[in-house]
Amino acid sequence: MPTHSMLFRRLCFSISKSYHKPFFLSPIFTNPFGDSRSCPIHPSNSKTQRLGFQRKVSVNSHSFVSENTTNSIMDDPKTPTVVPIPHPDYAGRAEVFRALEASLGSAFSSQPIVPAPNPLIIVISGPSGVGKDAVIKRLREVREELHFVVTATSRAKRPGEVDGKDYFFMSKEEFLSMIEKNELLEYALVYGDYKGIPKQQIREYMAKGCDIVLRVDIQGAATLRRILRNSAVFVFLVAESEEALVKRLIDRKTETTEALLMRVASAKEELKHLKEFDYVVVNKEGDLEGSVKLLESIIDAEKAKVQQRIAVI
Ligand SMILES: Nc1ncnc2c1ncn2[C@@H]1O[C@H](COP(=O)(O)OP(=O)(O)OP(=O)(O)O)[C@@H](O)[C@H]1O
Repeated sequence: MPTHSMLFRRLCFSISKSYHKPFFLSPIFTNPFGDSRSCPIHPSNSKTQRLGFQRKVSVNSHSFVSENTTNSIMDDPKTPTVVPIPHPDYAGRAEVFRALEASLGSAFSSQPIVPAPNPLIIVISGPSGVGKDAVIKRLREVREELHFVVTATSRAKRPGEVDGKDYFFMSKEEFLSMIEKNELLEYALVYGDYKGIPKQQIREYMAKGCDIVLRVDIQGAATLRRILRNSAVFVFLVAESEEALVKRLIDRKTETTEALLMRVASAKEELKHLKEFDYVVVNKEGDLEGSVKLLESIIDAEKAKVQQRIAVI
């Protein structure tokens, strides 16, 4: 098992050996293991030694003394030039930069160290009335670069709805033809009307490098999980309590009493699916902003992952 100081010696040796030229140590390049006696900057078989060019290096004292005992290697055209590295206190950044490049014998690349993150698919789901639309509406405002998938539906357009914005409206025959051609990522028959996610739209935006947001009900999320597995990120939106959820639905005043009862009953069942998701966001009463912030943090964290999700639609 090599000790730290042995490893440091090896590192110094390999640097000076691989570039076949004397290596001036910067005062900042000190032995991190505090072993000043053991760093063979100039191994005995090096060209410098053979030419009698000896440099006394005192790493810890930060003094660097060069002594040319015979002819300078600068005089030998075949010998690479010695590149002293000036200390940043006494030289400009560009000069130190160039000296470092020259000492290493290679240029520093300006290419990004890490490639751009993969486009992400974010599936947002949760019980009816929890605030999916409200959260997505706000997210759309703060994250314009995200693409929010427009669902295709066979239901008739309601007053005020815009084709291509609220939904892609189409006839039942057209929808069935899309199913036939396998053009939908997921679809469902909801109260006699079809609703589905067109694959082409996702492909198109992912090809542009966009992240994709899908809003689906719990059954839709379960289907997408089976299809996409871990290639997408699944976020479950919940209210802080059942009570808060029910009050929110009542206050929305969009449901008949029967529909309200049905939604409340299924919400209880739907909460059991929480464990199938990657993240949970508690959309607290009066704190829509906090929910959106957390959602943004989830997206940012996913984009920073070393092992990126790779979604193929
Ligand atoms: N954090 C919050 N605090 C207070 N009210 C909220 C909050 N989030 C959403 N709401 C309100 O709750 C109601 C239900 O929200 P929304 O319609 O977005 O739910 P949803 O999950 O999309 O429902 P559905 O699945 O039935 O379409 C709306 O009136 C909305 O304005």
